[in-house]
Amino acid sequence: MEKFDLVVIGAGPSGYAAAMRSLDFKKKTLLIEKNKVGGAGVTNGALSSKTWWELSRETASFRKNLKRFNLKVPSINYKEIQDEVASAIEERMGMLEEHLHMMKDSRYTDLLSFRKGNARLISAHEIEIDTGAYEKEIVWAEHIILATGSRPRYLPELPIDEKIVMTSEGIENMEDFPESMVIVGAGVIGCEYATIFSGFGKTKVHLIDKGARILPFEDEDIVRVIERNMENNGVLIHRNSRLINMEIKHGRVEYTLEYDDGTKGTFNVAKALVAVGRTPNYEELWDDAVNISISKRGIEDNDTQTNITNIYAVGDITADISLVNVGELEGRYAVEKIFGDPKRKLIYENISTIMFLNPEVASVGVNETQARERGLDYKVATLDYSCIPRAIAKRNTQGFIKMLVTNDEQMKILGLKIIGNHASSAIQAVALLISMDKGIEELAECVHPHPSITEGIQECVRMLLGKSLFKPDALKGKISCRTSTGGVYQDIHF
Ligand SMILES: Cc1cc2nc3c(=O)[nH]c(=O)nc-3n(C[C@H](O)[C@H](O)[C@H](O)COP(=O)(O)OP(=O)(O)OC[C@H]3O[C@@H](n4cnc5c(N)ncnc54)[C@H](O)[C@@H]3O)c2cc1C
Ligand SMILES: NC(=O)c1ccc[n+]([C@@H]2O[C@H](COP(=O)([O-])OP(=O)(O)OC[C@H]3O[C@@H](n4cnc5c(N)ncnc54)[C@H](O)[C@@H]3O)[C@@H](O)[C@H]2O)c1
Repeated sequence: MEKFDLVVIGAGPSGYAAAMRSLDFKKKTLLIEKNKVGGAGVTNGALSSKTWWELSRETASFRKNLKRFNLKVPSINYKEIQDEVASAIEERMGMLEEHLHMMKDSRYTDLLSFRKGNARLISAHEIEIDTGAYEKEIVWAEHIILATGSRPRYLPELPIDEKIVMTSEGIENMEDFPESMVIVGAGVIGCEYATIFSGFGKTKVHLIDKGARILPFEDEDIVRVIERNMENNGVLIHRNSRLINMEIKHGRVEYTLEYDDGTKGTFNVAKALVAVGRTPNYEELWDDAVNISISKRGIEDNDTQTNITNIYAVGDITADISLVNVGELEGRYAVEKIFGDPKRKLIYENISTIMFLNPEVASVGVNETQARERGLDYKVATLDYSCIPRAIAKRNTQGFIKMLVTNDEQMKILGLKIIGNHASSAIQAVALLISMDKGIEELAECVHPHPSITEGIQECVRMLLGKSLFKPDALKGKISCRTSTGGVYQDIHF
């Protein structure tokens, strides 16, 4: 039986990162993947959906500026767009696979092995691999990392066939733009696909929301902008509605909603997308004898370690945040914990996220909704994009920056939120400050490039320090600087 220092199960972003980090410690490592290298980080997930989003955004922007080119609305070629997405997937997956392959001819040749197959723990140190060959292979590992990710959560009452009623696994395989589509679940995936399909301008999108507004975890002022843009783009948002029936009839989807006031409505559309969360992949991953503790949300790990001391869990299979950057962070950290001596526990406070909507929303740290849930008092500065020269030059000043700091002398950064063009490229400096547990002075003194969106962040900081270029008293509605105590705002006067 072949022996390894570390066996990693799953070659999505978390497992791939873990295996590569293990080589830095010169450990004999085996990476096992049953399907596609890159996992949901590449296919039917992060990269593929972001390629659709980029292409949709390009299309929408081109359509908006047709006058500039003296053009009438041209037709749009679905197959060409779908092929472009396929090329992006192939490019990234090819790169990850080639990198693995090239390892064989490098100084890592004796350290890294890769197997294509379904892995299962038959004891705390033995892994059985089903490669499709007549006999299953069994290997021995000193340490094991589970990185088997997640899959879309199914609602058993819905007729999901991945052709007419789809999840994120099937949505990218359609033959053409559907004339209409209902999306069940107004969370991140649902809202991103609503943005993508409404942006191409070929699909009437319906979005079903249990509550009064989409993106229930997000701040109200952010959601207002996103909802307004969606509705201006023709999206029908069913608010306060409960899906009580969905059927496939004559190749189309018929669904019935019950609203909070007891009324009902029935609708007919070409396709449906179900995006109601994800489920961790752990079924049949270990024999009963192994007995890893798990809850419905996933493995409840202790700083990546499971209740079995030599077995670790990282990425979407765990019960915390499901993101590519978090999975990679956890994968690398687990290896450092196994073979090294990390100086501190994993922290999640400075995780940056982007929601690919119209416009994009970038965040780091806590938002106001979370701050209030935690009973925190804070200072908050907001600045409209119309005050930022780069946004004016872009000819699109829709958006704003919002910075939350502690309500004390130190003014440590609690969180930053930017909604608008270039939002994602502007938050990194703040993420670093949060992880260093720093106050805001550093940002006030830094010389930012001009014109850039980050100048808006600097202006927020200067507002909080009472030395801004624009004064909140004079530009009401565009900028503000307030305290929030017990959920009540009060303007700060210097
Ligand atoms: C539509 C969509 C859009 C997303 N967009 C973003 C985004 O913009 N930004 C972001 O940060 N995140 C995004 N995510 C989330 C992100 O894709 C996941 O958080 C990330 O892929 C998790 O990585 P992972 O390695 O833990 O799991 P996965 O990517 O799910 O990989 C797990 C791998 O393990 C393999 N596997 C499972 N069981 C076994 C077994 N028994 N034996 C061998 N192999 C096995 C699977 O085949 C898979 O390849 C998105 C997800 C979706 C679905
Ligand atoms: N840009 C990004 O970073 C990005 C993009 C896509 C996905 N992701 C990751 O993937 C994860 C999964 O995304 P998701 O959108 O599936 O989950 P989610 O948790 O963001 O949203 C699920 C939504 O479905 C709703 N819902 C649940 N049950 C329902 C029901 N029976 N009927 C109607 N609505 C129902 C919930 O209220 C919620 O709004 C995210 O949490 C995120 O971590 C990240």
